Parts: sequence; C-alpha cells; structure tokens
Amino acid sequence: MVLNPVISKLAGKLVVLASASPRRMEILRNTNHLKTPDVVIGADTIVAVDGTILEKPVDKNDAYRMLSRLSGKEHSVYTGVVIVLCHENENKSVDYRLIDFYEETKVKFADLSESMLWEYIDSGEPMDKAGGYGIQALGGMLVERVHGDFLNVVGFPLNHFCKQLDVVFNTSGLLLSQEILAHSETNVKDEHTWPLGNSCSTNPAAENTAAPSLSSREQLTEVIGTEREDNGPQKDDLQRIIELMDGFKASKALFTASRLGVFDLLQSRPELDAAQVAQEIKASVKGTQCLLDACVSLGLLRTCQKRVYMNAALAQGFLLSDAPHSLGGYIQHCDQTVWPLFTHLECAVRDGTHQHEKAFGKKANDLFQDTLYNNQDIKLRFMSAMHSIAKVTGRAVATAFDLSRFKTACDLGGCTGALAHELTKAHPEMRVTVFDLPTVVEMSGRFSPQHSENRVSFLAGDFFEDELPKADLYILARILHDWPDEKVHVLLRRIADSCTSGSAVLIAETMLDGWKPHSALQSLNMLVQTEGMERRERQFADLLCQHGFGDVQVVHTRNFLDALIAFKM
Ligand SMILES: O=c1[nH]cc([C@@H]2O[C@H](COP(=O)(O)OP(=O)(O)OP(=O)(O)O)[C@@H](O)[C@H]2O)c(=O)[nH]1
Repeated sequence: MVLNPVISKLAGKLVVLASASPRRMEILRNTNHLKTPDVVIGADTIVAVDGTILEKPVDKNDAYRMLSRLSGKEHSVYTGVVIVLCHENENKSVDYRLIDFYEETKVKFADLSESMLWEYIDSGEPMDKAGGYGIQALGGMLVERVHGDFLNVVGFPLNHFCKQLDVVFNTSGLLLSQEILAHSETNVKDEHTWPLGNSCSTNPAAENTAAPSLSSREQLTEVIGTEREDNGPQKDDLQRIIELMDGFKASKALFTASRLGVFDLLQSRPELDAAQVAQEIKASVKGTQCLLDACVSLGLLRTCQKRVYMNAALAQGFLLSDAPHSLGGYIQHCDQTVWPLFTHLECAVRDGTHQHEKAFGKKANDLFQDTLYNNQDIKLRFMSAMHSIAKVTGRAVATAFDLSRFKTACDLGGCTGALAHELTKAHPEMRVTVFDLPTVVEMSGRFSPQHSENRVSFLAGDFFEDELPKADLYILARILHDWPDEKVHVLLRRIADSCTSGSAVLIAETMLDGWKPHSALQSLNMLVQTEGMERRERQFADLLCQHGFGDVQVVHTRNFLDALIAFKM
C-alpha cells in the first residue's frame, strides 16, 4: 500500500490521546497542531512469550520474573490501537466510528546473566514498561534483534496508524460514512526468521508454540476490549454481526456489477444515471438502481445529488478490466467457481472433502484436469484469475527477500508467467522458467504483459511426473495449498533432488499465523475446492526440513500472500 499524506488530515481537529504513556505522547506529538474535537486514540502494549502475556511489572521481583522469562528468547510485542472518530449529528448527539487494529513486532533477547538482570532492574527503567524493558533506552542493551516496527515496541505503531488514517481519509471520501475493515491489509512487510538450528518437529505441541498468537491474540482482545455490564447487545457488536451476515450480499453485488461491466462502463462514461446504465448493460432500471446504490454503499461507486454515478478509487484501482492491478479475473472465478462450491460448505465441513461433484455435477478425481482444465472457457477464466492474483501480489513476493544471488529460477505451476515477469523486473540478472501443464502453457501467450528481455521462458510438463528444469531457486506460489501433505512431500522430494547446496525454495502462500480473516477464509476455500489446505509457517518449515531445507525465513507481505524462503543445506 502506498502511503499518502495523512497527518495533515488531523489538522484543525482535537485529538485526544487516551493514554498516560509519555512515549506515545512523544511519538504523536510531532504529528500536528490539533484543534477541533473529534478523534480519540487509545493504545495498549503487551508482551507475549510462550503463550503468556506480560504487562507492566508491579515491583522489582515481578520485573525479574519477566526479564528472566524473556532472556535468550524471541517474544512478540503487540500494540493494540483504537481510533474513535466522533461526529456530532444534526440531533446534536455524537455518532462515532471505531477503528481498531494491532501490530506485532518480534524481539529477540540475548542471554542475560543474573548480574546483568539486576543491574538493569536497579536502574528503575523496567517499572512502567510492558514486559519490563524499554527498548528505546537502557533496555536496548538486552535486545539482539527486532523484526517489525520498532516504534510498536516503544508503544505506538506510527506507520500502521498512518496507513489506517490513509484508508479513512484518503481512499474515498465516502468511507467516512461507512465502517472500515478493522484489520485492513497493507503492503508493509513483517519479517522474521525461525530460530537458528530450526529443527524438524512432528509434535503438535510444537505447532502451538509456533503460533503464540492464538492465546496472545485472544488475550490481547481481552486487554484492549472495554469491560461492560450486560445491558443487551451493544451497537457495535450488533453492527459487526450484521456486517458478517451481509458479507455474501456484498460479495455478490460486487461480482454482479463486475460481470455486467458496470465499472468499465462508468470509467469510459462517468456520470450516468441508473436508467442510462440500465440501458447500456441491458438490465432493468429498478434492478440497476438497487445494484448501483449497493455499490455506492460499499464504497465502490460514488454518486451526487443529481443521482449520477462514478467509479470510486477502489473500483479504479482494482475493478476495471484494464487496470494494472485488476482483480477482474479473480472476481469472475470467485463468482462462477468458488461461489457454487461455497454453497456446499456444510457438506465440506462434515465430510472434509471438496465439493466439485455436488456443485458442478462432475466427478473430480484429478482436481485440475477434471475441473478447471477440461473446458476451454473455465480454463481461461481460471488462468485469468491466477493472472490477476499474481499481478497484484507479484512485486511483494518478488521483493520479499534478497534474491540477487539466484541467477536461474523455476516457477512451478507459474501459469501465465505474471509472477515470473515481476521476478525478472525486480532482479535484472535473473532468468525464470515457468513450468506448467501443457494445456496451460499452450494458452499462456494470451496473457500480457510480454516478458522483459525474454528472460522468461515456458516449459510444459507435470511437476509430479516430469523432470524438473534445473534452477538455483524454485518458486511455489499458491501451489502447495492445493495438495495434502503426502503430495507435498512428493513434490518437495523432487525439488530437493534437483537442488544443490545453496539452492532455495520460495513459497508464496496465505499463511494461517496471526488470525487474519482472509487467511482463515482462504482455508475454507481450499477445503471446498481441493484436497489441500492453507498452512502455518511452522508446518511449512517442518515439511521443508524433512527434505533437507533449513534457514527458513518468512516475510508477511500483507498483500494476500506471505513469502517463505528455505535453503538446501
Ligand atoms: O520497549 C518498550 N516497551 C514498552 C514501553 C512502554 O510500556 C508502556 C506499556 O503500557 P501500556 O500500554 O499499559 O501504557 P501506559 O503507559 O500504562 O499508558 P495507558 O494510559 O495507555 O495505559 C507504554 O507506556 C510504552 O510506551 C516502552 O517505553 N518501551
């Protein structure tokens, strides 16, 4: 996400920092001269280690208990932030809108000797700090490395805060009158590495330790949630539930407007009224009016007093068929393939299997050959969906790690070559072979863009059967989630056999760590569609480790896909 100027939007407003923390005051002090009353900001910082929350120590012994627990280990620092936008309505009562988000930063402590611990505690610094240390001062001595936003550890994630303000103030003026997604996805990277000497683990307990965010996130919610008496449903809770219940209606309105060509039409001919749009898309005026108004309420279109309609920024960015980051192909796939499959979610949950036969009346023994690639139109639609996802995520994946040492890469299942193209753009020395099924390769030429300096080539083959092209780097973007562990092992074994020491595997998937709704819903998506699943970082690390890959590093690009690299030892 590109960050636009946002802090100036707070000018002339009274911003109340609902926090006693002098550090937060300091971080936000420079942001503006604030006058009129309407924004309240609250924040709370906690440290999570081994599934336990550490807040501020109550005395020196408590500080000792905390710091000795952190010694030699990596822990997470979470700051939860709530922004309340207040607005006096015409009845003189106050409407308010609540935006909440949190940021996680990982901090690794050195091994601390007893005398070091007590010297630090005696300095008095730990007492008013979450986890018992102040990274910005003497506590910095204790820290070996930090992955993520430093200011988040100090008590306020200023960058994420600005990104949220950007969504509120810059994305669309209309959004001010609507709810904003609480944990909006942004394009910053959260990086971290698995502990050195990353060992294989088949112990389910290891998975829990690898995902401390389960308990800490729940407890963080407790910490930042407001305690209240049971006075019946609260307005925000009710609103949230209704939003969730309405989710499918919103999706279908978006799919339908996209399918009927509403966004392309209003781009070439802005300011049409409902009757004019209805005529162009060959639909009823009544239905078109409802659809256009729904799109306005969702922030996809804008309107004005004359009741004519225009594309909002979101539509221009993602919904035009020729936008550089068009999600049009993916939207059509969601509408025509994913939607029918999801109507059988209950069966999928009961049986633990995909639902192709129920949704489309056809047996699907081989997921790709029997469902997606056995009909030319469906194949093109699927390729177009993969193409649009790869275009939107490609740059974030291609630049997640320093790949300068790799001169040759092979994108296994690389479909239209969109990610390969981003890789060659980001790495001028790199040549990329896209390896995919013959039926895909024969159609890949239809997809623009044409590849830079011919450093992308296509090779037809089946990665479960045929010899893999030699490469320094193997890329698996949205591939492993299609398959159960047994098949993943087959593929990783084949890749490992083609690798030499120092070669690497780069995996781009939505990882389940962190309780992001998109990832968890994507996991349901894999359930209804495939025999595969979404996985956690630790699961990938374990799978790779069994094939001789180690030194696993993960970057959360927060752009649909997370990226993981592992090196052949
Ligand atoms: O490295 C650092 N880690 C944490 C801090 C400071 O610790 C406190 C965290 O406590 P909390 O979120 O409860 O905030 P309070 O100070 O109690 O203010 P509230 O009134 O908002 O509860 C916070 O001050 C961090 O800045 C640090 O300084 N360095």
